[in-house]
This record gives sequence, structure tokens and C-alpha cells, in this order.
Amino acid sequence: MGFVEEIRKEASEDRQTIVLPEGTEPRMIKATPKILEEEIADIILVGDEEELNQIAADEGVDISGAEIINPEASDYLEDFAETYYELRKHKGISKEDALEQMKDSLYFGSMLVKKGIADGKVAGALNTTANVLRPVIRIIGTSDDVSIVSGSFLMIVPDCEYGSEGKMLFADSGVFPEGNPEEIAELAISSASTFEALTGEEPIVAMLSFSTKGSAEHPIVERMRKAAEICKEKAPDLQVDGEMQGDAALVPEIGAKKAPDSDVAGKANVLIFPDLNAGNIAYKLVQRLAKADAFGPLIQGNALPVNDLSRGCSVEDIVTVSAITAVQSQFRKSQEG
Ligand SMILES: CC(C)(COP(=O)(O)OP(=O)(O)OC[C@H]1O[C@@H](n2cnc3c(N)ncnc32)[C@H](O)[C@@H]1OP(=O)(O)O)[C@@H](O)C(=O)NCCC(=O)NCCS
Ligand SMILES: CC(=O)OP(=O)(O)O
Repeated sequence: MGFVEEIRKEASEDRQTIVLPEGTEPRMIKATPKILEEEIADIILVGDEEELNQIAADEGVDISGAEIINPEASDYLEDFAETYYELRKHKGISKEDALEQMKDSLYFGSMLVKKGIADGKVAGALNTTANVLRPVIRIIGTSDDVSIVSGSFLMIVPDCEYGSEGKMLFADSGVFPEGNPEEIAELAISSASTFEALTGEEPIVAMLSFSTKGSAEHPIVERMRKAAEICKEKAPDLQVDGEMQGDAALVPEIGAKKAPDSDVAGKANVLIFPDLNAGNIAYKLVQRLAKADAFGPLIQGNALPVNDLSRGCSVEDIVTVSAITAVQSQFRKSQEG
């Protein structure tokens, strides 16, 4: 069984509720019956019921198994606005601002998760990552031990012997534009735990650069070297090393030549890029040139499961990212006991 089949099956073993706030997006409407038929999750669509049913009829799909909530007509609206006001009043917002903001489906969807009415949220087929992320940062926030929200892509590269038989995680490829060594170390630790939660495999983390173990010197090389050191201090049990180039990270013979003392070189399955330019460009090139599946941006560091999508995503991507979100929710609940 491949990763996609496995994660969908795992999701169906303990059914979670996923909210899709972009209810008017036809790809979300088409994904809904697939998610329900495969019993991956229960679905809440956000939007006006009549409008969504019309879109479903136009697309020839049946969404009657999903719950539809229209923020403007919802009994939750006032309570959500009150909670949002309490969360954001230090920023000077008024109660009226809070009420208006909660009518926005992305904010309403995040609040459904915060309140435990949904177990996770998937959005981004219609909205940019920045717009998906702001309500996550403002409403859901970070987990206790984490200060930054970051974004990774789970890459499934066909016919590939690198990483974990073609499975690898790229970060940050979606969210955090540029970090200092401490922040890069933190997002690397979050990435390792995302990889482990989704694949069940031991993460092996490489801090990528254009230099391998001092073969070049530059402040941006030094930043990744420092990030690796901090990561080793903060997570002594984690296999992490750097700085190293992409070939040294992935290819055993090249890793052995360029970084003979490294336990990570040639075996890495979690690749940490120096900044968001590098990470975003890399995932899109691998996705298109190697015909890889790219699932994400998977949002990490957040207190509750929410995931983003590329606006170029397919219906099948939405189904799989919903399954990933459901499995993350199961994992989080199992950690809490
Ligand atoms: C995530 C993102 C939207 C946040 O930007 P922003 O809303 O403009 O945030 P600001 O820098 O103005 O900071 C606003 C607040 O959010 C916090 N914040 C910003 N980014 C954060 C992050 N990644 N994690 C945690 N908190 C964050 C700031 O600390 C600040 O907190 P405060 O309100 O308590 O002072 C922004 O980093 C972004 O656009 N990232 C790139 C997304 C993107 O385009 N990706 C490419 C396609 S996938
Ligand atoms: C993750 C990403 O790059 O998203 P988009 O393609 O929507 O910009």
C-alpha cells in the first residue's frame, strides 16, 4: 500500500471532523463526497447552504452527508466574536470589528477548531497562504513549547531510493520567510515530529546549504551550521547534522565522500532549507520535474491541526491533506492521553 492509501485508511480508523472553510470552491465541493465515501472524516463546509447545494448540483456531486454552517446565520457567531475579541483586544480591536471578522469563513473555521467543534481545518485552494495563516496564528496560536508556526511539504517522489524510499519532508517551504539559527532549529524539530507522525519512520534531519561541512564560508552557511548545533543541543535524541549540500544529504556515496563523519549525510529524509525562497522553489521543482506528490503546506508548531494547500491543488490533494489533518488530530489526542 502506498502512502496515500495508508494515510487515508489510518484516518478512517478513528473518524475526526474536518472543516473546509472554502465551501464555495468547486474543488472543495468535489472533495467532500470522496472524503465521506472513503470514511476519512466527517465534514463541515462553511458557506450559505443554498449556494453550496447549487454548486454541488452544477458539479454533479452529492454533499448531503456534510454539515453546512453559514457564519452569518450561525448560533455560534456571537460566542465566537466574544472569544475573538478577548484574544485580540490587546491589539485595539472593537467588539464590532470582532463580529465582522468572525463572519470571514477562514476565521470562523479556525474558531470551530479552537472550540473543539471540528478537529482540524484544511484551506488554501482559494486563498493565499498568508491569508490562511493569519487566523491560525491569531486564533489557534502555537503549542506550549514552540514559538513559531512553520510549513512543510511531505514529498512522495516516485521511483526514488533517497529519503525513506522516496518519502521526504521539505521545510520551510510555505510559511516562515527567514529565520535566525534558533528559529531554524525550532522549525527543524517541528519538521522532524511532522515526518514521524505521518510516516511512522525515524526522522533524519539535514540542514541544507551550498556548503558541506566547511567546504565554503559565508554568513548564510554559518547560519545553517549554527542551526544544526542548536538543534543537537535542544533535541539530543534527534539525528540532525549540517551544514550540507543536497547531494551530500541524500546520496550515500556523495555523503560518505563529502561528510565522512556524519551519521546523517546520505540518509536524510527531512530537508531543512535556509529560507522560504529556497524551500518553496525546491518543492515546486521536485513536484513538477520529478512528478512527485507534494502535500502541504503542512502547518507545524500550531496548537491544533490546520493545514494549507497550494492554490494549484487537485481534488485528490484536498482528500489526502484532509486525511493527513485527521491523522495529526488522532496523534495529538493520543499524545494528550
Ligand atoms: C505567516 C505570515 C502571513 C505572517 O505575517 P503577518 O500577519 O504579516 O505577521 P507579522 O509579521 O505582521 O506579525 C503579526 C503577528 O503574528 C506573529 N507571527 C508572524 N509570523 C508568525 C509565525 N510564523 N509564527 C508565529 N507567530 C507569527 C508575529 O509575532 C506578530 O505577533 P503579535 O501580533 O503578537 O505582535 C507571513 O509570514 C507570510 O506571509 N508568510 C509567507 C506565506 C507565503 O506567502 N508563502 C508562500 C506560498 S506557500
Ligand atoms: C504553498 C504555495 O506555494 O502556495 P501557492 O501555490 O498557493 O502560492
